[in-house]
Amino acid sequence: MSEQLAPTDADRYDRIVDEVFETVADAAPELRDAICGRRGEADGENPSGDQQLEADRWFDRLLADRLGGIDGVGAYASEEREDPIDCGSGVSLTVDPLDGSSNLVSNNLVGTIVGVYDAALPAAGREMIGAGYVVYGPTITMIQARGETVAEYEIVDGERRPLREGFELPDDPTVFGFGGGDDEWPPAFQRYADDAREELKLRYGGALVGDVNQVLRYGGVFAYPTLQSREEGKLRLQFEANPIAYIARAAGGAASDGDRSILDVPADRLHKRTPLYVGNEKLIRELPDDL
Ligand SMILES: O=P(O)(O)OC[C@H]1O[C@](O)(COP(=O)(O)O)[C@@H](O)[C@@H]1O
Ligand SMILES: [Mg+2]
Ligand SMILES: [Mg+2]
Repeated sequence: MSEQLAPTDADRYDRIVDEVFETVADAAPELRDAICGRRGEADGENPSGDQQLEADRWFDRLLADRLGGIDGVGAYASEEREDPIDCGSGVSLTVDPLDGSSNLVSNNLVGTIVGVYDAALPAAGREMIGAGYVVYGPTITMIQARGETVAEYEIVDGERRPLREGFELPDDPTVFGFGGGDDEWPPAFQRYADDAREELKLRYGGALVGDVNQVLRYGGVFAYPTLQSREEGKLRLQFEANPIAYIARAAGGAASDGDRSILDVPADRLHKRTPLYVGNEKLIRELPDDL
C-alpha cells in the first residue's frame, strides 16, 4: 500500500497560487465588460493620491469579494485601499485591480496585476510565492508565474487556455519602453536611453502590463525611472513592481530599482513607490551606477 505523504509547502503554494489565478481568470471577462460606462471619474483619490475612476473602484470591489473568499487567502491589499482586508489565515495578496486606468479615456490597454506573498504586508518581493497579470486587449490574456515557471494563457469564457508554457525572454531583445517625460529623467538614464534607441525599437503604450507584456514577448527593457518631480519613482512596489519583477525573474530576466534587485527593496510602507527597470538580464546589468 502506498504511503500517503503530507502536503509540502510547495504543494500548498502550488494549490493556492493556482486557485488565485483561476479566480482572476474567471472574473476577467466580467471585469472587462464592466469597463463600459465606468470610464468616468469617481469622487475621490486612492492612497497614492491618484484620482480614482469608477472602473478602479468597481474592479477593486469585485476582486476583493472573489479573491478574499478563497480558502487560504489571509489578506487582500489593493492600490485602491488604505489598508489590507483581513480575510482569515493564509497568504497575502497585493492587487492593482485596474492598471493603466488613465488609458481608459483613450481606449488603450489596461490590466490587472496580482502578487501572492507568504508573509504579512507590507513585505519584500523575496516573500512572494507567485504573481501574474491580465491584459484586457483585443483578446484577454494572462501571465501566471510560480517559482521558476511562467505561462501565458488566453482567457475564453473565464477559462485559461494555454498559449505558452515555461517560456523565457528571447535572447535577442528588440523593444524598449520608458515612462515619464525624458526632460525629467536623470542625466545617466538619458544616456542609457540614447543607447537603447540605437539598438532597440520603441514600443510604449502607457500601461505597465501592456509595456511589460511586449518585453516578455519580444525581449527588451521597460523602465519607469525617478523623475525630477517624482524622486521616488511612480510605480508602486507592492502592487506593481514586485509582481512584475517576480514574473521577469521566472522568465529568465531581471528587475532593478537602479541599486539592487526589486525583490530586495525593503517594504516599509504598503503604498511605497519605486523606480523600476525590468527586462533581459543583460540590459538590466548595463544600467548606469549613477541613476
Ligand atoms: O502616464 P504616466 O503618468 O507616465 O504613467 C504610466 C504608468 O502609470 C500607470 O498607469 C500606473 O498604474 P495605475 O493606473 O494602476 O495607477 C502604469 O500602468 C504606467 O506604467
Ligand atoms: Mg498600475
Ligand atoms: Mg491601478
